[in-house]
Amino acid sequence: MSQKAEETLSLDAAFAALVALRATRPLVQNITNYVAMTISANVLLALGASPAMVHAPEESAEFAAISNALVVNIGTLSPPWVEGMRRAIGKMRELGKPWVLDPVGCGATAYRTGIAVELAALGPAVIRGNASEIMSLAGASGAGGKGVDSTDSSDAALDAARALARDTGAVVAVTGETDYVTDGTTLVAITGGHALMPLSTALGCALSATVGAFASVRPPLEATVAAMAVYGAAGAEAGARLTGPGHLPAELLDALHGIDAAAIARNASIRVLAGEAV
Ligand SMILES: Nc1ncnc2c1ncn2[C@@H]1O[C@H](COP(=O)(O)OP(=O)(O)OP(=O)(O)O)[C@@H](O)[C@H]1O
Ligand SMILES: Cc1ncsc1CCO
Ligand SMILES: [Mg+2]
Repeated sequence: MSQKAEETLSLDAAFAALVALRATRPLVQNITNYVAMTISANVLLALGASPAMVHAPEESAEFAAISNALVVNIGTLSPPWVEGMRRAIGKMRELGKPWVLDPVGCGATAYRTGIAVELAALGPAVIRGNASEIMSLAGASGAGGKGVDSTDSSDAALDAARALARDTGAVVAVTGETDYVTDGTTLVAITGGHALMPLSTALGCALSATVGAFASVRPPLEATVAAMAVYGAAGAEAGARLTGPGHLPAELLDALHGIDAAAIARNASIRVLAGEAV
């Protein structure tokens, strides 16, 4: 591993990125789904960012002009929402600001898959999805989950993640028991989280929102690894206090709000696997 990767893709770097995020309180515009809106906004507030859910085509580009990052999530898409996405993305591209794509349910229907493919070609800084979504978006034959839920492990999606990163120029994050982040060359594995997380809806969507916040203070690869580590550590801390999924969102918000360098080090790990076989 290069000295630079060791420094920037580390738990210490993740905490430093969180400190920068809290200091700048970035304005993160979300065009996200009905299910994910409240938990995404609360996760961003607990982290120290400022969320806004603004999707109408009449105002999405104007709002993008004042946002520090944009998160586009196709979970409950429909034509007017997609037009709002296109306009906001166009403004972020024009102004050179980062935007994140969450291709929720890619593979489930032709409409959803077509829009995910269209948006992925518009230069997202980061694409974050579960294993089935990333495999489908990368064009793996027969790929697709069960609606918005993954039926594949993140390990099974590694080739697809690397191919998608190379095709789109985006950093790709594929989440699951282990989270993987790649720019097509470097591959990073992040552990943390809790087995109950897939049983509480939209926690992946809220992680994509978290990636957006970090992308406003760090370059895409570093930002995405930091987001996975901080969120994973908070998820592990929260999970340790649970007896079931019911209180997970509340515990996660409390853990994110109070998280510090020691809690990140206790509850998450980052391994850079650049060029290594996995
Ligand atoms: N088995 C697991 N063990 C530990 N953490 C997990 C596990 N499965 C998922 N996670 C964590 O849950 C979070 C959300 O990832 P997941 O892959 O479930 O997203 P998703 O399927 O897109 O979710 P949603 O569509 O409901 O928003 C990530 O932080 C991930 O690390
Ligand atoms: C359950 C669900 N359905 C559409 S979006 C969403 C949130 C999790 O992806
Ligand atoms: Mg999802």
